[in-house]
Amino acid sequence: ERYNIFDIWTNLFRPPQNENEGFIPDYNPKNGQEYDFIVVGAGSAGCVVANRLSEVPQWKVLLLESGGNENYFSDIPIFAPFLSITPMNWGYTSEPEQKACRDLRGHVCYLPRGKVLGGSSVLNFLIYQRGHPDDYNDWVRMGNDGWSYEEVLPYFKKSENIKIQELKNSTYHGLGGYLDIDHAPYSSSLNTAFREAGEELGYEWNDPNGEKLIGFSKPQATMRNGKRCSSSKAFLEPIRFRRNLKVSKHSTVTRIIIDPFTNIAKGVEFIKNNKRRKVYARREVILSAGSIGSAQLLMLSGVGPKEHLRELGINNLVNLPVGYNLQDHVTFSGNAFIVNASGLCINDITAASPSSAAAYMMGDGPLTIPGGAAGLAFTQTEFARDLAPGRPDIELVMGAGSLAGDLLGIIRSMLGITDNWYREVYGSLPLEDRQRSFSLNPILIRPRSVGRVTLRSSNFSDQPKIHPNYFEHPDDLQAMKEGVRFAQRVINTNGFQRFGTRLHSAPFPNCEGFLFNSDEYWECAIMQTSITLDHQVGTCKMGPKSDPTAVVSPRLLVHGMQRLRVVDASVIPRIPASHTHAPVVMIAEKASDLIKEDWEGSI
Ligand SMILES: Cc1cc2nc3c(=O)[nH]c(=O)nc-3n(C[C@H](O)[C@H](O)[C@H](O)COP(=O)(O)OP(=O)(O)OC[C@H]3O[C@@H](n4cnc5c(N)ncnc54)[C@H](O)[C@@H]3O)c2cc1C
Repeated sequence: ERYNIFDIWTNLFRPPQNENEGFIPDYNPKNGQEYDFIVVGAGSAGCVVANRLSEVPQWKVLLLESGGNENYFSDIPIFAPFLSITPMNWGYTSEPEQKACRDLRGHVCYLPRGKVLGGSSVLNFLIYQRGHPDDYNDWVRMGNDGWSYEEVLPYFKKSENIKIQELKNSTYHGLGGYLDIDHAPYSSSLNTAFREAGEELGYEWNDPNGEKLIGFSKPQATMRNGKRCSSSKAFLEPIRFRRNLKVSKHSTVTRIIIDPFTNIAKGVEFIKNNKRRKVYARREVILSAGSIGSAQLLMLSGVGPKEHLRELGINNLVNLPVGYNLQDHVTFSGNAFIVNASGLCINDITAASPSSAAAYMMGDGPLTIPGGAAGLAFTQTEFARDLAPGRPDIELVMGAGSLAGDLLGIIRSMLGITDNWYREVYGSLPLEDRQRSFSLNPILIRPRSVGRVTLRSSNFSDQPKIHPNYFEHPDDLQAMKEGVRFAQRVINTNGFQRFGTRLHSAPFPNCEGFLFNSDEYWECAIMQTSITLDHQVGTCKMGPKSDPTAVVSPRLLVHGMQRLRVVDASVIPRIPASHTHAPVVMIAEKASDLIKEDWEGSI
């Protein structure tokens, strides 16, 4: 292991908070080296798997990650959107969509994914949500034995170290795990208004990871002392000197080495420092490269849809529906609500002020707001026809600021919103109002539309083609519109009207032909600017062998292959009504136990 100058430089500014933190040494695997397990990708899932497998001292584990270190800025919760315009993002974009992202730069959706130790848990907005118990019971109904809520709850709790005082005795939360969960220490009157609004509308102020999901709450976040607690900080840093775990950074895997006669995964080929190397696994190769990365690697290695691979000249070893079943959560975040008092909302000028920086040093202040999200609400609309009462189909995220307050253009860059669009919609708004604005963003958490990932070519460096197909199912657009109306009901409560809260009403470009605030207007606005919440899942779907749409078994082994597993967001068969980091960490915890069970006799 060695520290290079760049490592030392970035870590100079990120002093460890305790002995569990500290930067991870880089290992340089030699060509031809053998390990027991090779884990591809140090993201939300990969960090957990590498930690849990290397608990067995006899097992040699190699973790390969394409990106490098986190840094001081990636730890600052409110700066999350900023990270998507750095090299920590793989920088994927969708193919042009019919019903979404029509007004965004290049008419495509921006799909950030983490390329850094910690993966997308470093880019994400820190929100910790698990979804509804029946989301997991549905997985069992799809043939995935062992994944019921009752069976996965212990794995959510295993990784968790709940820091929220009133939840420490809750049967739904865990204490002493690697992953710190906390509220942001900062609140403003906006939080009070949100709570009051919920109560006025008949919703409970609740623990959304507890007994009931529907309700209003302050976001629970992957946070330690007001800073981001990524998967890497939580699961890798405390074990960075474990002798049987090697972490190789800046190592991009381009292919899985598979014996074409036996379909046994033998190892992987990767590039580091411009050199191509091969490393071998005595027991298993585990793909934790994420919903895009794992699907891409499988297909490039000959595991995927026969016809598609044949068109690209790739020898097909197993015909499997890799890349299908892409599901995601889309959100409508273009609206700004203006209040008549200062000190409630956060914009980029408040965030960049010396007083905010000083408060952050003490683990407090507005910079600790997770990705700018100050409140969450879950509700069920009339379009949730297939859902039992208590299962929401719309989530509302209250942003402490809004797109209108994005004076420096950082949020615009992340979302792909053009400067022209910003000028047309918010240009007429006085500067003071832009700074006194916040957002209420509805999220479609039970989407019916399904997309697909395909290869662009047989070359790893060509970005895969991603077709999310947002709003392809007509109910999705209707449910999202209900989300916009729900936000309006929240604003019309006394809680918010105390501050004279109003919706900014300049029409969105290309929707001026519709009467502002009519149903048709919102349908148009949603299709012009909706963006992803970056929850892509499902491209290597988990299901029994009898399911023709499944890629991996309920034990996460790739069907028709040997010694090859996928452990990440891609195995999720149906997206839960939840932000996806917590479910992925749970999957990785459970997968680690499945792997240990499978190799029990031969440790
Ligand atoms: C901007 C953003 C905001 C989000 N906000 C939230 C939120 O607030 N709450 C929440 O719960 N979820 C959120 N999510 C989603 C959540 O973070 C992801 O669902 C989760 O991190 C996915 O975990 P994963 O392990 O499947 O993939 P990732 O965490 O993306 O990990 C994959 C890893 O594999 C590496 N990799 C990929 N290909 C290769 C290769 N060929 N060779 C070597 N390494 C490779 C990547 O660099 C990456 O480190 C957000 C995501 C993003 C991008």
